[in-house]
Amino acid sequence: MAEKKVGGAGLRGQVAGKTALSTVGVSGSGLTYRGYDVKDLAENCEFEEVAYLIFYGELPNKAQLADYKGVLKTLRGLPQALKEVLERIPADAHPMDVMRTGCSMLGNLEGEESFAQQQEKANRLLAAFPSIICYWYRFSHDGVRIETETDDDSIGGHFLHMLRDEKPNALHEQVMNVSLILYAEHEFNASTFTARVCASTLSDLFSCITGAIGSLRGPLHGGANEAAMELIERFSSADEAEKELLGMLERKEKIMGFGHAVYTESDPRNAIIKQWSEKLAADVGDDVLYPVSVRCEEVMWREKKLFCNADFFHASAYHFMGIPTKLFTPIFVMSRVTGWAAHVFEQRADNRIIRPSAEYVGPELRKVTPIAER
Ligand SMILES: CC(=O)SCCNC(=O)CCNC(=O)[C@H](O)C(C)(C)COP(=O)(O)OP(=O)(O)OC[C@H]1O[C@@H](n2cnc3c(N)ncnc32)[C@H](O)[C@@H]1OP(=O)(O)O
Ligand SMILES: O=C([O-])CC(=O)C(=O)O
Repeated sequence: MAEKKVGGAGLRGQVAGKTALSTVGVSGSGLTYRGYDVKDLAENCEFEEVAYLIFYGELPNKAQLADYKGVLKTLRGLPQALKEVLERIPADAHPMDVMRTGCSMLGNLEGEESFAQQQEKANRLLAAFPSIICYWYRFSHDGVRIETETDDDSIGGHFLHMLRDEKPNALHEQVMNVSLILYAEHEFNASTFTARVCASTLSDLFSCITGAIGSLRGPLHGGANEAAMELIERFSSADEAEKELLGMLERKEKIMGFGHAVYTESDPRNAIIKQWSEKLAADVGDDVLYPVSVRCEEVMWREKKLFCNADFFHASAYHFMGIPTKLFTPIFVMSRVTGWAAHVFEQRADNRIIRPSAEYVGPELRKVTPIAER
């Protein structure tokens, strides 16, 4: 890829605050959460351990992890008023709008009355998001009111269980676990920055997270995993993918799931999720979608030196697990709520309202013409 333009549009490369949560692209490609390489975490931890690390600063020991998972399990139920709201959202609504409304409604019912409650409220959202999306999805698509208080050990397992009415197999639960780890935190990305700007006004956690969901929804950010799926499922072979992709590049179309605002050589999350996508492809006997994805990766690098970001191979991985495409970005929310909330806490701990300046490019000073004369 060409050198990143620093400054100017999109505030690229500008330092907009401090964080002890993560580093992105420090060596050109790395990602660390509180000093741990994301690869190390994805190989050796459960998502709940990583959530604990992000919130509390250190990895938990066995007893701390068991306690934390126990707490989260007790927070999976949804209040009746929230269920009623979810039941009124139509089946053709965008699931990210459901997440946004679900978060906002929970804020009305169980709002953050003081910052002393911030961790408790973050845990509540972490535990409730899978319930919110699955309750709405299953009611609006299958006409059933699901039980959200399951005894599943993990957040990923809880989500898959509610979605399909059966306990997931070990491979699927493990992939969910890895995926949630990869998406958990990413420094000052657009949605996290949204959350921090909101926090800087001393607003409540539910408002910060609701705003962040809105930012994540766009196809240039979290929405890219769905957009990538829509792209790859159009092709029936790797050769067809190559031909079509070359046409898209010639027409200067954006290819979702490629490129990054910070990384210049590769997104370290890609190699990890790609490996799992390959395993899942073998598991389901796929010989189209995975080879199509690999060819897209090769063509984009060869033609444009653009690499897959975290979203691209998530598309095929989720698809192989039978997850509906429209639920891809809500899974990102189920994970990133950890990073968002931790950034809100950081902002609050050392706050000054975020209020940059604009370069004025409008008309010179002028006089109002009375309305009758205009
Ligand atoms: C988890 C995440 O949120 S990861 C990001 C998910 N988003 C996507 O996958 C959407 C597709 N990708 C993009 O739109 C961009 O790469 C972004 C938004 C991620 C980063 O944007 P920027 O930092 O502005 O991109 P960057 O400065 O690297 O762009 C350089 C050039 O490559 C082009 N380019 C960048 N990404 C792509 C792409 N995916 N497809 C085609 N061209 C691209 C840009 O248009 C730009 O061309 P130009 O100089 O002729 O205008
Ligand atoms: O950092 C970014 O700009 C986008 C991203 O990859 C993320 O939020 O995970």
